[in-house]
Order: sequence, then C-alpha cells, then structure tokens
Amino acid sequence: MEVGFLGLGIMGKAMALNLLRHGFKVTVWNRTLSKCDELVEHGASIGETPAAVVKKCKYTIGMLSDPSAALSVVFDKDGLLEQICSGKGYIDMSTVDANTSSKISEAVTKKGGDFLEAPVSGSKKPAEDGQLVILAAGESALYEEVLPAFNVMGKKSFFLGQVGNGAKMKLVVNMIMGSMMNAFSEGLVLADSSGLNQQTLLDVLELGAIANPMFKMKGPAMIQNNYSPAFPLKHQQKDMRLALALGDENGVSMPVAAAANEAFKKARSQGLGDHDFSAVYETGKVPERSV
Ligand SMILES: NC(=O)C1=CN([C@@H]2O[C@H](COP(=O)(O)OP(=O)(O)OC[C@H]3O[C@@H](n4cnc5c(N)ncnc54)[C@H](OP(=O)(O)O)[C@@H]3O)[C@@H](O)[C@H]2O)C=CC1
Ligand SMILES: O=CC(=O)O
Repeated sequence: MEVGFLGLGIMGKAMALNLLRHGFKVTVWNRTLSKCDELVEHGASIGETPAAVVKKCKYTIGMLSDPSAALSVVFDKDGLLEQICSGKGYIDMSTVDANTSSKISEAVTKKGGDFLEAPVSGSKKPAEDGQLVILAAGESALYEEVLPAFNVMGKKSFFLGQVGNGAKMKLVVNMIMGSMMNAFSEGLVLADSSGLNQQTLLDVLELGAIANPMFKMKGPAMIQNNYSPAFPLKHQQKDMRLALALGDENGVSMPVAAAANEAFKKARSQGLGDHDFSAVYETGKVPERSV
C-alpha cells in the first residue's frame, strides 16, 4: 500500500517509520522539509508539498500540531485540496476539535475524496512501538481500507461513527489525562513540602487503586525535574482548551478541567510549552521559604 504522510513531529515521525518498517511505501512531507531526511534514509520518498503527496498516493495521513496546522495543509496554496479527488482518501490523525474536522471533511468530500478523522491515544513510546489506540470516525469504507496501516501503528482501532465523534472522544480522554496530571503534580509537591519522600509516594501509588501507567512512567522523571518532551505541554493545553469549549457547547460544568487548563496556561507563560506536559509540576512548586 502506498501512503502519504504529512507532519513528521514527535508522533508523525514514529508512525511513518513504523509504516516503512512494515513494508508500506511512504511519501512524506513536513513544513520544515529537512525533517524528511531521516525518513528518506529509511526508504521514504519526499513530496515537495501536501498537494504533491496527494497526487502520488491513494491514501494520505496527516499528523499536525493543532487546528490551524490541520487546516493549513488542506486549504492553503499547494494544500491537499488541490489534488484530492474521487478514489483518494485523507485520514487526519491530529488532535483537533470536531468543528475543524468537519470543515476538512466537507471540503474533501466536496472534491469527491473520502475522509476519516483518526486521532490517537498514546504518546511517543506507543507511537514508536505501534501501540497507539486509534479513534476513527467518518467514511466507514475508508476505515476498512486503511485498517492494515492502523494495525501497524496501533494496538486497537475504534470506529466511532460520524465525523466529530473521534475528535470528541480524544478531547474527553485528554481532558481527563490533563486533570490527572495536575492532581499528581500537586500530590508530589505536597509530599515534598510536608517532609515526605517523593519516591515513597510513587511506590505507595503504584500498589494502590489509582496506580496507572502515566504515574509510573512520568513520576520518576518528574522528581528528577526531567521533562524531555514526549507529549509537549503546549499540545496538552490546546486539548484542555478544546475540551472546555466542547463542555461549553454542551452546557457541562468542568471546574476541575478549567483549573487544570489554568495551570497549563501558566506553565506556557513560564516558557514550558515545548517541555513534556508533566512540566506543569513546576508551576505548583513552593518557592524556597525565607527564614
Ligand atoms: N506527542 C504526543 O504524545 C501525542 C500527540 N498527539 C497529537 O498529535 C499531533 C502531533 O503531535 P506531535 O507530533 O507531538 O507534535 P510536534 O509538535 O512534535 O509536531 C507538530 C507537527 O505539525 C507541523 N506543523 C505545525 N504547524 C504547522 C503549520 N502551520 N503547517 C504545517 N505543518 C505544521 C510541524 O511541522 P514543523 O516540523 O515544520 O514544525 C510538525 O510536523 C498533535 O495534534 C498532538 O496533540 C496525540 C497523541 C499523543
Ligand atoms: O495525546 C496524548 C496522549 O498521550 O495520548
């Protein structure tokens, strides 16, 4: 299967490499074109523009940072709309809101193409290991056609019905994750400030009812102040913002998520946006008390 891939950031690079490793022919494009070089070393071809990629490939996948990037590769000059047509499919795996996804879907289908949104749950390591959870919605025939690619990138794919449902599911999941990360950070600060050993807290958490892979993976790095980015904080804040907007649309009160969003915003204003989202821990630290 020949697949186009737009967006070679933390996730896109790992996902495209997995496709190459499993024998897919992959044509890649990235806004910063030099990021394509490593993929070319692994056998990928380069498309000079999103339109050039779509011209060459029956199926094209997008993995872009946010709604504005997702819209840009579709609607801007040399964007994929210039070449999408009947017989071709676009699969947007970026985390965006349902409204963005619907705009893209309408434009693609108006040109005769097929559209699927397919955001993913799972971070850098699951992307590298082909262990993502794929939350697809849109054209069901396209879903069936691209399952071989999903099976390489993920451990489980869900088909959730009409366009928008994948985006919403992803935002709900990440709203919960971002809120949990803030509770965890506050717990680490409270343990430290009240004279407890943070590693012992991690050991206790690991053995109890709220043990989870995120605490286990992020905790040891956080207490070492290591925030090497797997999931950039700026993207987590974008997801909180979009989830809160979804809450607004549906009249759902979300005070916990709203507080978490404020903490992520504060972290961004402190220059932590490109660090891992666990760097929100820094915002809660108690300054050295003067005696
Ligand atoms: N990292 C993670 O753990 C996870 C991330 N996600 C979601 O996946 C998506 C990608 O995340 P991730 O790979 O971490 O992000 P990165 O920030 O590492 O990569 C973002 C990508 O988007 C491109 N991009 C940004 N702005 C534009 C633009 N205006 N036009 C064209 N391309 C643009 C970047 O290009 P350039 O290289 O030129 O900057 C880059 O390829 C996001 O929606 C994120 O929320 C979902 C699950 C997990
Ligand atoms: O979107 C981030 C993730 O870890 O999932």
